[in-house]
Amino acid sequence: MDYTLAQYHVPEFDNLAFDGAKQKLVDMGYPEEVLGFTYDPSRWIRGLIIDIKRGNFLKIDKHKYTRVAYHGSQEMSSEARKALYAQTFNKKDSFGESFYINMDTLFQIVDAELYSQLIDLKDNNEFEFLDGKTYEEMYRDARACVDLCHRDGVIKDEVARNPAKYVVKDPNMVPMLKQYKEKGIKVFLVTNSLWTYTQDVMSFLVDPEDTESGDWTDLFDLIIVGSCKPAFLVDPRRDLFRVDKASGQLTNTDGVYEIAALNPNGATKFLEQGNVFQNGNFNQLAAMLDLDGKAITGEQILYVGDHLYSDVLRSKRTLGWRTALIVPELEEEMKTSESQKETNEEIMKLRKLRETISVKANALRLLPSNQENDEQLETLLDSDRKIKEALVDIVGSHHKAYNPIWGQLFKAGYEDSRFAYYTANYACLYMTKASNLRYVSDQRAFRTFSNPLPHNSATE
Ligand SMILES: Nc1nc2c(ncn2[C@@H]2O[C@H](COP(=O)(O)O)[C@@H](O)[C@H]2O)c(=O)[nH]1
Ligand SMILES: [Mg+2]
Repeated sequence: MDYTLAQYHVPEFDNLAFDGAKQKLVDMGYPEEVLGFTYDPSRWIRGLIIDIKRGNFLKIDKHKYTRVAYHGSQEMSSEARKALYAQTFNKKDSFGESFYINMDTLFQIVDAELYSQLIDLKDNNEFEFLDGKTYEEMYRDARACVDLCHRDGVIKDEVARNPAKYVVKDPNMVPMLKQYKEKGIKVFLVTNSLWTYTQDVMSFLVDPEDTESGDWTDLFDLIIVGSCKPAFLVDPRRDLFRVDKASGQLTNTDGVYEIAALNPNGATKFLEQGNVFQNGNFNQLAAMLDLDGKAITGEQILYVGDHLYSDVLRSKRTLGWRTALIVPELEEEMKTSESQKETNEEIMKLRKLRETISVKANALRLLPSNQENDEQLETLLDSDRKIKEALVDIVGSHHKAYNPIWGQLFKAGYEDSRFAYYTANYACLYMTKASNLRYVSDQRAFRTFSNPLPHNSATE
């Protein structure tokens, strides 16, 4: 649901966690100065890696090469960046260690902003309390405080009081859901939010007149709240509880066994007793979707989510589900790409020119050295140096047009970014909002067109 069906107004929504966490940090003993931090989400993009051991933020490409690195809010020199993160065969960090945190969801922008300002506060001041903290401990404290804001009502009570201030109403969402339901396609909601919050947000997004009964839950065949993804997608032992919609009370179920015992039409009978559940796992979901007594295979499920790891990578890799990733950032990214079209063409032209020079210089180097060849080679290398210098400026301003610090979401240097790599590998589709599916009939086929490899350009 969150950041998939429900988009949030930023910075209003993020400020709830940011301000709440600041207060909690001060309550833990952090300096009062923390309360003066202000939230600036424009400094962050998804897909970064946080090195919490050293207080560094990294943008890596698909080969795990670190292209941009910041310590707190300070850019690291290329020497420092390369010394820590450049590839050294067999010594390169894999970024799999526990002190590397992947920023795979928009919720983590708050963590990054808070942690970055804490690093600056520690580095630029002499606070005894902060001197006694490592960068890793500070990250863990900030994380714990943000986490608590998601659980103790700091965020959710406020959203419940004033949903219009925090949740974006999307006029296409209900028609999109109805379109599939009317076609006989089973529509399910699996969210990590608990029932009360799901109810608060969904009943704001769906007007009572949108459904015959006035109840938003009718838009779904089944709803699973408090699902604890990614565990829901990998752990088959998690029990399923039925949620009473009026009271929120939970009752035990026997899940797949109960459905089997109720057969024939076990799933239908099971859902007739109530279609809202908590916890559970992928097997129980498949059993409940099995409404016509036919086994459901992974590729018959299209799962739409916003969390690069928990929603998309895990469901694709573990269960072979079809996946769609929601990337709201794509809207701005595409607008910038449009306005940067000419700059991009200029960059490509200059890069091709450098390649042509390389080919010619290579041919000259293979010839016997004499004055004429050497002079030609020197002229070529001189042009190459000038083009390289021009490229540094153009590429720099191109990068900043997207995000002044991190550049494009989908690119790191000339390579695909880590974010692009995971999107391309694990998302069958990606889109700015889930409601874009309103324009996609259930019969629409999406085809892949292969990415060219270097040898393909030789035959083009
Ligand atoms: N306890 C925490 N909950 C968190 C945190 N970040 C997000 N969330 C909550 O997860 C769900 C997202 O649900 P889904 O619909 O996207 O599956 C939502 O309720 C968030 O508040 C966190 O750091 N700690
Ligand atoms: Mg989500």
